Amino acid sequence: MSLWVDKYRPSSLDKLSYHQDLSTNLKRLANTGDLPHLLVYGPSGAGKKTRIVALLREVYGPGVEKLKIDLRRFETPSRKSIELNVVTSNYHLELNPSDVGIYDRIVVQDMIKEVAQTQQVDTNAQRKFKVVVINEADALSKDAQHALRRTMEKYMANIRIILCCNSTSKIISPIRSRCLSLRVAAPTTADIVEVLSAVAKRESLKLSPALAERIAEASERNLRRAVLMLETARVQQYPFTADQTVPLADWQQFIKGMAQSMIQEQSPKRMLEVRGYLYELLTHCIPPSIVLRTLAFELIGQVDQQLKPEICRYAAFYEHRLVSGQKAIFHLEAFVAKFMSIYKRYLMEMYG
Ligand SMILES: Nc1ncnc2c1ncn2[C@@H]1O[C@H](COP(=O)(O)OP(=O)(O)OP(=O)(O)O)[C@@H](O)[C@H]1O
Repeated sequence: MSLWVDKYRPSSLDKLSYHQDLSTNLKRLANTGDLPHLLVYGPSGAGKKTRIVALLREVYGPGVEKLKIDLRRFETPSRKSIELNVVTSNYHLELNPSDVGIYDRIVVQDMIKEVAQTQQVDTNAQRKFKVVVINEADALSKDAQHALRRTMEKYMANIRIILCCNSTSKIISPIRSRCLSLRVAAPTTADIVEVLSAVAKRESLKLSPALAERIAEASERNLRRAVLMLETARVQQYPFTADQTVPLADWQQFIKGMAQSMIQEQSPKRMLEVRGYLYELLTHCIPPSIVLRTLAFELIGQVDQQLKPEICRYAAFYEHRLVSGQKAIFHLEAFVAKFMSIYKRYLMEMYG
C-alpha cells in the first residue's frame, strides 16, 4: 500500500493539474524531437519532480517508468571507496550527488562520462540521447558544477542534463546559461484545494471545502505536505468535520516547542538543551535552512512587536552564513544564542 502522495502522483503531462501553461510548454518541448539541458527550480512540494517524470514519459513513453536502483561504487583520488544509489531506466538515470558530500565532483564526472560513452541499448528508442536527472543541484559544490559544465559541453551529442533544485542562486552562471530555466512556482491555495478534493473523491471520502481550505492554508503552499496532512487527518478522524484539528508534522511541532523553551528561559543551560534539539532535527534529515526559517517564524510570532525586525535581520544574517559555511549546527546555535541575548536584554529593559 502506498501513500497518497505516491498513489495520486499524476504520471503524464496531460494529467497534471495547475500551471497549465507550463504543462503545454513542456509538451511542446518534448515533441520537438530534441531537448535542451533543463534547469527546473521552485520551492519544495511545488511539483518539480512530478513534472520532470511526466516530461520524460512524454519523450520516451512508458518505458521510463520501469526503474531499477543500482548501488554504484566510486573511487576517490585517495583510494577511498564511496557508494551512491542511482535510479535508472533504459532511457535515463537519476542521481543525488550531494549525498556523497565533498566527493560529488567524482560522481558527476564519472557517471556522466560512463552514460555518454555507452550507446543507447534499445535500438527502438526514439531519441539518440539519454537524460541524466540531477537532484538537489543547488547543493553541488562549485568544483562539481565546473566539472558538470565541462561534461555538458563535451557530451552534448548523446546526453541531456535536467537539474532540479529549489533556487538557482547557488548554480554557477556558465551552467545557468547553458540550460533552459523552468520555474515551477508553488501552487496557490486554491490549486491545492482542488488537488485535495480530487484525492478525496478518488478515495470516496467526503471532504468539506472548509476543511480542504484549512489544510491548504496550513501546508504553506507545499502540495506534498497538504496531501500528507489530508491522509493523517483521515487516520485521526473520519467522517471529517470542518473544525477538526489539522495535524502538523512532528518536526514542526518540535520546533514550536523549541521556540517556546527559548522564550521561557535564556541561560547556558537552556542553550545546551536547545543544542540537543537541533541535533535531533538534523539527524532526522530536516534541512538546516528549514529549521532556521521555521524557528525564526515561530519566534517572531511570539515576541513583542518591537523585537521582530531585529530577529528577522539576524535570521537572514545567519541564513546567509548557513549557506556559505559548512557546519550547519554552528550557525543554528549562533542564531539561538543571538535570540536569547536580544530577548534577555529586552526583558531586563522592560522589567529591570
Ligand atoms: N500537477 C499535480 N497535480 C496533482 N498532484 C501533484 C501535481 N504535482 C505534484 N503533485 C503531488 O505533489 C507531491 C509533491 O510533488 P513533487 O515531489 O513533484 O514536488 P517537488 O517540487 O519535486 O518537491 P521537492 O523539491 O521537495 O522534492 C507529489 O507526491 C504529487 O502527489
